[in-house]
Amino acid sequence: MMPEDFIFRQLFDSESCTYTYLIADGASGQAVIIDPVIQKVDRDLQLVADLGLTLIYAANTHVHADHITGSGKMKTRLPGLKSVLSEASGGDADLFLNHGDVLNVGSFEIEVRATPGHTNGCVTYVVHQQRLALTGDALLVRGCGRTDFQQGNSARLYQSVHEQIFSLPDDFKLFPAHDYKGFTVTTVKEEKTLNPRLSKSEEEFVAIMAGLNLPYPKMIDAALPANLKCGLQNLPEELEFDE
Ligand SMILES: N[C@@H](CCC(=O)N[C@@H](CSS)C(=O)NCC(=O)O)C(=O)O
Ligand SMILES: [Fe+2]
Repeated sequence: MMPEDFIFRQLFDSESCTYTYLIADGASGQAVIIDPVIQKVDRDLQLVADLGLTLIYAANTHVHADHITGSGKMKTRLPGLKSVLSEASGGDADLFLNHGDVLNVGSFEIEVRATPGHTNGCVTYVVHQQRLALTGDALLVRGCGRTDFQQGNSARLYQSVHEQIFSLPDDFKLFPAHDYKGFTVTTVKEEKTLNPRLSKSEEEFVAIMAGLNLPYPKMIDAALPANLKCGLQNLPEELEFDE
């Protein structure tokens, strides 16, 4: 694939501080959206239409606890669109992923790497041809996902990041699923050296994570049951829609 055929858009939801990514092969028009937010479905599908793309996959990096996925709502708008989630996540999807699987979108490949620890089912999507990876909540810019719910496990997260993300070449760009500080992108080298949690030893990391004491996400009670059903069931009244 020629570089000019690669389309990449980073979209933001300021309510949940979630990044959604649209990745497409401009030559074939095939596209995948990763971690869409239900309140932003109109915006995202308008962009897909404006760019003349055909969305074939709506994928999530994990079952989110802080917002409801837009993948189910998108499926009701676009017949043929397939929802995608890791098998280990335990949620519903049309296509289940395992470590080492490859998603083909036009002429580019997205490698799936299991990166559990924030949740059991977290995956990182790697586009080797473009030297980038989408890390979900496993790795945030200068941070990482919390490990205090959804089968979170700090030692497991540390090993996932070191073995599956920090093993990528130093110049690979890393794009997270959330940012709370104004960052948009980082690199493997930056995070290996500057991440205040993950640049430490595993023992220090586990101690840091045990001391975070973060408040629970305000949407968690609604988000988890809805996201296990692809954002199509158990929706709070204000987010219900006609299927
Ligand atoms: N205040 C937010 C929730 C913030 C939060 O807990 N974020 C998660 C990612 S979403 S599961 C996280 O892992 N944060 C790590 C950190 O160090 O902040 C809300 O109420 O929604
Ligand atoms: Fe999360």
